[in-house]
Amino acid sequence: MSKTIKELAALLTEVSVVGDENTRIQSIAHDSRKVTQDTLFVCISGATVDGHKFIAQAIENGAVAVLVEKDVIVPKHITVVRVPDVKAAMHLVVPYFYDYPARKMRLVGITGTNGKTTTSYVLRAILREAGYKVGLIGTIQIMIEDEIQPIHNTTPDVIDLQCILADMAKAKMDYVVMEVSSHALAQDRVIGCEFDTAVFTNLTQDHLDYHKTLENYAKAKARLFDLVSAAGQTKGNKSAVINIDDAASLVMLEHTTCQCLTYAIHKESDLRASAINVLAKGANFTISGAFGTMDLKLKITGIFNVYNVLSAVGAALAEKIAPQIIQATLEKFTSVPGRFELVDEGQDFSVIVDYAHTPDGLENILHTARQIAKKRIITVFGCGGDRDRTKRPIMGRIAAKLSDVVIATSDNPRTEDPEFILSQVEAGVQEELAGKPHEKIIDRKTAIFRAIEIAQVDDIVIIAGKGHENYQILKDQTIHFDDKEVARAAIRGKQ
Ligand SMILES: CC(=O)N[C@H]1[C@@H](OP(=O)(O)OP(=O)(O)OC[C@H]2O[C@@H](n3ccc(=O)[nH]c3=O)[C@H](O)[C@@H]2O)O[C@H](CO)[C@@H](O)[C@@H]1O[C@H](C)C(=O)N[C@@H](C)C(=O)N[C@H](CCC(=O)O)C(=O)O
Ligand SMILES: Nc1ncnc2c1ncn2[C@@H]1O[C@H](COP(=O)(O)OP(=O)(O)OP(=O)(O)O)[C@@H](O)[C@H]1O
Ligand SMILES: N[C@H](CCC[C@H](N)C(=O)O)C(=O)O
Ligand SMILES: [Mg+2]
Repeated sequence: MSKTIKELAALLTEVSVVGDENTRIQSIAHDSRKVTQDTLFVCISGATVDGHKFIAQAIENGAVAVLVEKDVIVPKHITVVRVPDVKAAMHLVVPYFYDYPARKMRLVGITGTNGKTTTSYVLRAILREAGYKVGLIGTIQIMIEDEIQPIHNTTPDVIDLQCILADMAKAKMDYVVMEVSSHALAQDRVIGCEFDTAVFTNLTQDHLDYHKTLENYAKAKARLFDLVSAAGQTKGNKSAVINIDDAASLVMLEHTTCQCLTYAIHKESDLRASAINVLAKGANFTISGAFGTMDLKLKITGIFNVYNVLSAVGAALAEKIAPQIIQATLEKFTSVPGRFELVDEGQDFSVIVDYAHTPDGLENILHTARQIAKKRIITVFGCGGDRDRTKRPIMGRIAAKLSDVVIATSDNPRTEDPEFILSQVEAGVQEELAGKPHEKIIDRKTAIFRAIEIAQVDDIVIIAGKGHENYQILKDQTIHFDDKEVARAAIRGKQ
């Protein structure tokens, strides 16, 4: 990939170029730390810092041109592209630079508070079973078929996203399945993406620190449905797949003008699950729709996973995958890393690691645990720092109400004081505890060891909040931390 500044500037209306227009750039970056030789450095005035301040570092790392919206002083050999709005310019320039990779593959976007990662893994499995080459972008990692790359946000920023899509197009992916977070939609990270199928899982409380109200949060998610419905796109057959059991589906439907496939358990819908039987290690149910019916014996459990499977089936049907292929895949599908994942060292109690980090997520897994529990539920959980504080007491109440023993601990405290986060969680725990055993242990490893120490035959230990994460973000450092690893060590130590 390589373009001249002249080619890029031609895309912009209000632009002035000072310096050599024929300067050729090999990459684009908005983070000075990621700049390499012959890069165009894009200066973004961010919420925390101003990218224009990092021009010197960018030049030191190899930048040959800068895209700016302010006066800057640079050495003579650097080309300065000045525009009124850098973000708007970046949105035009970046997809062009990467040759609009999203037009070369079918793109499925999944949005919703919970269930995006799970749905994306199930859909990836179905599409692969159908013989397609599939790329995946989401919370856990990026995958180009089986090749894994790390990821920093659930949905990468515009530059990283277009770059990875270009790699996927080059590797001849037929499909890209991606999680589309509300932050990404609000920040236009998915500009340049032409979605073919868009999925809505659900909307419950999270991220109020960022969106302020649930209404704004819903509106951000609804942008995905504007995007999939947008006219004048290069590929045909656009669909929206929407969970109409969720009240916010009304907002998504308002923004949908393309073909729409609804799914639900409780309401009349295009795809409906019935005869649901939740078991300890799976779930049996029937899906009915225009295609006929599908009797399923799943290896993943919980009503929430019935919803996730419905959304993946909806997307697969929208993409015209045969029902027989869908059914064959679903019956083989075993798990998503860190989602209701059993840690089995042969102990006589169950240990489940799960990524529940929202009130609804926690409630769902604890209800599921209750449906299959023979004895007590011991819950270890916490809440992340620098994230929606209002969810902390709510999660505390849910944990106390639905567990027999609660051990409140730290999640990723980030820049916040772990004691303070825990005190906000505790406020909720105390309201619902009703005399049940409860401990507050700041250190997550000690908390997990404690839960496993007190577990008795047939109890279920739920370790919630961090799922697949293999790190813990503390004030001054990020350390290696893996709930499953710690749980395994605790179980072995007890045996
Ligand atoms: C609140 C939020 O979403 N912030 C995002 C936003 O940051 P920002 O506008 O504040 O940028 P900034 O930090 O002020 O930096 C301004 C500019 O200076 C540049 N810079 C900065 C430092 C430096 O040394 N050199 C340099 O060039 C930065 O690259 C940037 O271009 O733009 C940045 C670049 O795109 C993002 O990395 C950053 O995500 C931060 C890291 C984040 O934690 N976001 C979370 C909340 C998030 O996005 N989460 C969702 C998932 C949510 C879910 O589904 O549950 C996600 O998609 O991951
Ligand atoms: N459909 C669902 N409804 C409610 N809760 C769910 C659902 N699916 C999963 N969960 C719960 O939410 C957790 C996160 O699930 P998943 O990773 O699939 O969601 P996500 O939307 O990708 O989350 P993130 O916003 O972090 O990317 C799970 O571990 C489980 O506890
Ligand atoms: N995508 C979510 C992940 C939260 C995971 C939890 N472990 C935490 O750190 O709060 C977020 O960024 O809010
Ligand atoms: Mg996710």
